[in-house]
Amino acid sequence: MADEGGTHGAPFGATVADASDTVSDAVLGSHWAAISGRLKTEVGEVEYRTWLRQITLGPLDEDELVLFLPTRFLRDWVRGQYGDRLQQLWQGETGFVRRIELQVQRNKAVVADDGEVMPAARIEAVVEEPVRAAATDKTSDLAAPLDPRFTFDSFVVGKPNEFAYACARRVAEKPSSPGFNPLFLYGGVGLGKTHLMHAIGSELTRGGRVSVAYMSAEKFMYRFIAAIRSQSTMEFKEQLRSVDVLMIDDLQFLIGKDNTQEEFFHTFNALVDAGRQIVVSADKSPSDLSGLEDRLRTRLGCGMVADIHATTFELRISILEAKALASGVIVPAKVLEFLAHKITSNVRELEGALNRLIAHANLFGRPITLESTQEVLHDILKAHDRRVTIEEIQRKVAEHWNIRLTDMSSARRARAVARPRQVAMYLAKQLTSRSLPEIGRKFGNRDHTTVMHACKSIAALMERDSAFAEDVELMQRMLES
Ligand SMILES: Nc1ncnc2c1ncn2[C@@H]1O[C@H](COP(=O)(O)OP(=O)(O)OP(=O)(O)O)[C@@H](O)[C@H]1O
Repeated sequence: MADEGGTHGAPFGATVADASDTVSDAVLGSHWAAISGRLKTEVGEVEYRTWLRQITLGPLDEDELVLFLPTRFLRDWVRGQYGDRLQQLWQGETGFVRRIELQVQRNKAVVADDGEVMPAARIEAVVEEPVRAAATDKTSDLAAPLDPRFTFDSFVVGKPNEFAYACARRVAEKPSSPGFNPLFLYGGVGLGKTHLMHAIGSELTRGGRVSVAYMSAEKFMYRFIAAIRSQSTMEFKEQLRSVDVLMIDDLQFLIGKDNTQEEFFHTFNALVDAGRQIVVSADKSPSDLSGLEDRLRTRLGCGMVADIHATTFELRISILEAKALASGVIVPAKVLEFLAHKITSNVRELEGALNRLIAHANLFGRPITLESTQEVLHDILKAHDRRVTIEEIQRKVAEHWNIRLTDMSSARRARAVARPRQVAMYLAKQLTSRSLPEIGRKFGNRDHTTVMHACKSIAALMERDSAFAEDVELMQRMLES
């Protein structure tokens, strides 16, 4: 609360109704000062500052006291977490308050988390303002520019990313739809998270309909620190809270940065409560971002969480085809297949390799062949070549799923054995350039159709079962590193 000492009566615009004539504002204010002091001791400084400090006193109607909070979200949270305790404390402290009623009152002044008082008009603007027409210039010095190459059209869709793509499209078409706010995109390095965020931004800003602020979590932190230094935190907050869509990339950067996390959390709440859209990306799901504060992780997981899985061979081929076509240079299908087999780590590397090939072809005016590819990409291919052998895959998979290494080649068909064996076949196909018959031979002389069946079954299972998919992808990343 603003006035915890109680010397000025009820804090910030508190009004006490006349229903209880005998109890003055000053009396209520001093009771509240005592109660809020107790609460702070009980729940701790951080919790108190986050949730309870923004409570203001409302009217007392007979034995029911109204407490105001500035947003619906805060009201619901405080009611759920602290409602009973608040009532007990008021009952014990005063003897005349029997019940507590928590209500939203948005036009009160409250204290911002840096101690500044936010005037009623500002709160109104932050919390109530409907989605406005474009004000992109308003955010231009705050946000990073959007890359015009990263559009929905240039994003190649396949099984591993179709869900994330569909969610991104949905947000771009209808920001702040129930169930899609926040949109949380996560996945490994270089798989297209930034691309999708920029695509959402470009789509929404087209036609100047909506103001969008995109920035990395790192930039968010530096901006915040700079604002503290130059004593312009209110301006920073206002700028952020006036956008229609806020997108923060690589949120994992905020792990361990407690103050910035807290600031982000408040911004997040203010925007979502005001019906604005938040889009966040990270390398892990909210529940796995263990260094983030629980309350932030909880809120991040409240909307739509969409993962981008590691690429499959098919997706890599489609991406290469699309990028080769866009370059106008003819790249033979054999070369594309070769690259898709060899460079499995992420799209960024795949794209880099193709760009190098194309630049080389343009420079020397020679057609691209398999031989020239091996020559031009000599260093990249070497780095990828020595990576994984089928034996290594078998060993790691057997260890992980707790089966004997010999079962990779045995005839046992129990699911506990057959499933990991199929995973190993699938990974052998994904991570090595061995043919299906070659892989079959390494798995107890099995036929190539068995390997093909294993690859299909695992891909299908990964689609149905995201926990299983994550397990397999983790294994893939471990083998690749
Ligand atoms: N499905 C796709 N279709 C076309 N291009 C893609 C696709 N996925 C990724 N890319 C391209 O790969 C490159 C890396 O993608 P991006 O920067 O979006 O990855 P990221 O997931 O944000 O990675 P990081 O975790 O490093 O931030 C970009 O040039 C992007 O355009």
